[in-house]
Amino acid sequence: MISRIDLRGSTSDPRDLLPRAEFDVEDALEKVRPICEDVRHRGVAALIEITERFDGVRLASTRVPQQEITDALTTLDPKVRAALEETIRRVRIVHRAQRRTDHTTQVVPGGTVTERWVPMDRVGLYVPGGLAVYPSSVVMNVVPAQEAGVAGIAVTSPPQKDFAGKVHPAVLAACALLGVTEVYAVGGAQAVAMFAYGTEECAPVNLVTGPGNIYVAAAKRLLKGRIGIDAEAGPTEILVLADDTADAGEVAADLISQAEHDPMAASVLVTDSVALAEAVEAALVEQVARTKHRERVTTALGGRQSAVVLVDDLTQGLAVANAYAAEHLEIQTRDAAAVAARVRNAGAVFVGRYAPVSLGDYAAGSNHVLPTAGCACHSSGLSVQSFLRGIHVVDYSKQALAEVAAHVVTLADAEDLPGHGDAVRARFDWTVPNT
Ligand SMILES: NC(=O)c1ccc[n+]([C@@H]2O[C@H](COP(=O)([O-])OP(=O)(O)OC[C@H]3O[C@@H](n4cnc5c(N)ncnc54)[C@H](O)[C@@H]3O)[C@@H](O)[C@H]2O)c1
Ligand SMILES: N[C@H](CO)Cc1c[nH]c[nH+]1
Ligand SMILES: [Zn+2]
Repeated sequence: MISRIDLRGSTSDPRDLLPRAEFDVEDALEKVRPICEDVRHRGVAALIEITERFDGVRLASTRVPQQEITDALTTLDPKVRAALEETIRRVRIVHRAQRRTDHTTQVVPGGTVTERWVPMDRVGLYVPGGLAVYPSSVVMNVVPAQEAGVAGIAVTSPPQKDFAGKVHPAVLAACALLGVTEVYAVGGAQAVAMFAYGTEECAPVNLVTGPGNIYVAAAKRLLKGRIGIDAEAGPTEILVLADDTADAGEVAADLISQAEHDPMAASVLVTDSVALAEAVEAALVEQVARTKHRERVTTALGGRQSAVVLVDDLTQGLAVANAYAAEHLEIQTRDAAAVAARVRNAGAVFVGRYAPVSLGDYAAGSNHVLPTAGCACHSSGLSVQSFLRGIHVVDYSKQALAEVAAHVVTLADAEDLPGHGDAVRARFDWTVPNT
């Protein structure tokens, strides 16, 4: 069911030995390029055709009518509504604390640099909806954008064949709860292209955020530059670092919880305990047999991207976890908080047995839109910061400029850019000497 990799005694770079998917974002780029080009040139007509091909739905319009959004909230199961409201409350608390304040530094008397934090004007938020439905991802995208102060928020999600070709009502209801009124029924790479290039029905955006499958992640990589993106939040990953104190049944359940997202999801256990490895393997067999999404869980666990990895000790285990840079890293060891403090690379870290990834997926208050495929070594999860730009505002008096003018001229000359120096000298009747 799940393969084993034995790294005990290995001195090689763990990056060369760790499990990763056979088909990655780089491979998917060639598949999504023609889709994005088609949307760029033919707009809504292309979206309608591509949606019919990949989602089996013939759209009349890509924009979801306001009435449909309002109706979705009216018919939402009250228990789901209460759970969503609690998630929104917790996620808002955490993200409100991430707000930035402008800061002015006086460099010299009369010379200041202010860092102003300015929200994006208009953003496009992707909410996945191929194999599962993700009202929780509406919350994880929208709340940080709102807390950042973004004025123009558009959401898109794939139309559902089983729901009369409409966006899933729970996704629409989550939009309604958050006051989002601009929603599109488009998924996949074509949705990212719609946001990037704009169409007759959707104005282009400055930034696209949100999780999605490999095609969504590839389109974000392809169109980055034209639009800003958050991290590449592709097929889900979990790495559990565990010792002999971990509960095998709980570890197996956590590995399955993320494998059920996608046949391409990755579930990895890293442990220094052979007994735990064997117990988790046995628990997986038993639990997979009764899990609802058995087929895709089995594919995910059996794929090249998933494995049980044996290490000599926790120090090697941490080296492996840091090299892998998992989207989700669970620490199920003695003194888990101390081990967690040594983690350098992960999208989010979950400490001890009472912080399973599922908690973070829905209701910890943390964000579940996180970097995958090793991107956690250079990127962060979605946050208020993702929706802001820091702008330096430089304000110097004549005296303050005069004090540093000679240095500016010297450096300009050293770079053989004397026009730069002249721009300063001109302000002082050319009295500042060249160097
Ligand atoms: N990293 C994160 O933060 C995070 C969070 C939540 C979910 N996820 C991931 O999001 C993904 C959701 O995937 P999903 O498939 O359920 O929904 P999705 O919305 O990401 O993708 C569905 C869309 O993919 C397109 N598509 C399907 N097959 C295609 C093909 N062969 N070529 C081109 N396009 C195709 C379709 O147009 C469809 O609308 C999962 O991989 C899950 O693990 C990641
Ligand atoms: N585990 C996903 C992040 O990779 C988020 C999610 C949403 N719903 C359930 N899980
Ligand atoms: Zn999940």
